[in-house]
Amino acid sequence: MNHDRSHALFSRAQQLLPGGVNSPVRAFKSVGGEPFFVQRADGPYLYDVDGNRHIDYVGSWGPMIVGHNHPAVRAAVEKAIGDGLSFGAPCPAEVTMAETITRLVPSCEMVRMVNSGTEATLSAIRLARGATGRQRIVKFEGCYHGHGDSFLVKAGSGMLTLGVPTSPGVPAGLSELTATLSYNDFEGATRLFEEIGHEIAALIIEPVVGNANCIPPREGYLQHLRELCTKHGALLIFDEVMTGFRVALGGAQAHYGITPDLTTFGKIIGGGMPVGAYGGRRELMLQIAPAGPIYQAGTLSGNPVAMAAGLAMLELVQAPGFHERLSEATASLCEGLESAAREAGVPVTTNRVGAMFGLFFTDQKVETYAQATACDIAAFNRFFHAMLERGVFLAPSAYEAGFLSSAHDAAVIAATIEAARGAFGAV
Ligand SMILES: Cc1ncc(COP(=O)(O)O)c(CN[C@@H](CN)CCC(=O)O)c1O
Repeated sequence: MNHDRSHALFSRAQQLLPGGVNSPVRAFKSVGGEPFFVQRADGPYLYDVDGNRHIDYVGSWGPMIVGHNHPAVRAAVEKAIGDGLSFGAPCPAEVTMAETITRLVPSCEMVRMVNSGTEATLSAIRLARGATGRQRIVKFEGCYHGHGDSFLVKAGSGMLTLGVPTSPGVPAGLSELTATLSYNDFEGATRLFEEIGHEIAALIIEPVVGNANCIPPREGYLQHLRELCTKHGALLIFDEVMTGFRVALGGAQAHYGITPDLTTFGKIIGGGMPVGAYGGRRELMLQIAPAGPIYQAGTLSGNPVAMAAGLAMLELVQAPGFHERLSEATASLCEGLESAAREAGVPVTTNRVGAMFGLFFTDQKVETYAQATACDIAAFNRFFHAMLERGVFLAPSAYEAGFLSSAHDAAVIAATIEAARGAFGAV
């Protein structure tokens, strides 16, 4: 594949943008090499500036669940643009979006629109702290909730797993308020709540981990966390920025039958435009300004063009059988990849929930972050480039999930598996 134009663009970009990108994972740092620059996207494909076509399993990191450039989404955006780009005043589409989210996710009696998943999660924990009068939050190793200071934390030493910053610029005093647990560890969660449960404002979790590759919850784990939060008066926050409207129409909470106190959203509800949201029980959400004292705001929150894109996509995902078909296609892809790996004698396992999946270079079923980090990352990186050369774009990191769309039809999946047969041979 020729990448001359991408290379030239990346050279220019690196002079003006830190790392040459506007979000770190796009820079290919963990897989090596240079990113390609996209000219346009359509259906399951990205077309780069050198004319190469890529079958896309990143899907803009989750939003593009109906494929790129879907005619219905494009038409809705084109119509909205005709009425203006931003009003700085309420518009009907914001009400329709709130009605749609609260109808599809009944645990959300009220919602607030924001502009990214990060804004949604940092607003949700501010609400939890304000509503409970408590300061500590609990997160999980390997879960990512955006770049808010309270989340850029890892377990420190010491019994209470109190946090230390993972990034310069994050105050140690704030990090200490974030405790970190191991995902799928029942006893660890019980122990922490027995020790400091009365101080915990909220526990925030990706109900299906999508930021340490794809790791589903063990049977009963989410229910265990629900019971611990209820018992100790902490709020349970499901970060469904990635899983929302993807693993099921009602998100992971519908798929697993768990009712969180607050939920955060992003990605799909924007239809590819910058949108996030958080929502939950009425008595909690009524504490958000201007209804209540907990402040949160945003110039472009509820932007009419973004609402139009999101509403068009949410309409499409409500088609009868949409998620069932996507889950079947994801199963077909994962089974094909495992079969191709076996033929090549490469130890590989996959995880999947709905239309998100993960590929692990190991012979073990991966259920924990520690198991994910013990996989053969170098083998993944070689596989990533071998697939890229064969026209398949996987997430450029062994610690990211993959995403299918309704545009990935049987022929596209068959082509992916065929490419994998060759790529596993190159691992
Ligand atoms: C579960 C979850 N919660 C919050 C976020 C943050 O959303 P944004 O601020 O990037 O819109 C994300 C963002 N996901 C990453 C992909 N691992 C976005 C890709 C990127 O950072 O460029 C998320 O997955």
